[in-house]
Amino acid sequence: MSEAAEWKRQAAREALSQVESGMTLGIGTGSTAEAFIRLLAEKVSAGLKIVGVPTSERSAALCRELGVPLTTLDETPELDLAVDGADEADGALRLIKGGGGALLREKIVAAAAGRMVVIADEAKLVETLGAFPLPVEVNGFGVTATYLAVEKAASLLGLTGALTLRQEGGRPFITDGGHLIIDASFGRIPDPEALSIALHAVPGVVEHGLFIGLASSLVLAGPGGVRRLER
Ligand SMILES: O=C[C@H](O)[C@H](O)[C@H](O)COP(=O)(O)O
Repeated sequence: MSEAAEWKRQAAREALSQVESGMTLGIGTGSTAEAFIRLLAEKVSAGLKIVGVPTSERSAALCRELGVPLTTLDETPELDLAVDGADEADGALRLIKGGGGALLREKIVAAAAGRMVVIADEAKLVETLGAFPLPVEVNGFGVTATYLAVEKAASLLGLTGALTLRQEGGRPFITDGGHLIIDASFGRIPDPEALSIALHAVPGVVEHGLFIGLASSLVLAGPGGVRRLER
């Protein structure tokens, strides 16, 4: 196992220590969330009683394969805990998510959870968000108009940079919700709250990857061990 994979596992193990029998869980997406699902499945087969709401078809498939019991957010609209990865996090526990395209369901699930624990390797902690391109999920209708409106909304905040329609296999990437993703390389985002409001005001934007006020705890693993930041 690579060092990075081992750190993801360590962060996942720390998050798992917060899971108790009887809990309802939001289950994240991505390679770090996958490490969590694998450890969770071991505990479930050893008798842990939980039920999870997956944040993507990909995580749902892995949970089914490993025997992690699932429900839907409609059946269980209030969750005890959500555990998920992140593409970037700052010291105020603001995040960029959506590198894997799951940001919409991830945000809905995080908002429905009493607590959100974010698991990541140390390299994801940044001073200022934005080195990672911000995923913006958009409706397919009028995507060029939405693209221009996103560009304008960002430029009014002094943010410029390339906006690219995410591709996969030579075609536009389609999210689990049937939408498209524009990856916005703004560089440093000094005021994520203002950008969040500006993007939500653009018709055609379904959701964006800035997670603000959602993470309660950030578990970071790296060469120096595992540590937690709390909000
Ligand atoms: O859409 C994907 C999610 O937001 C992931 O949690 C995020 O991209 C981090 O993924 P990873 O753990 O693979 O770095």
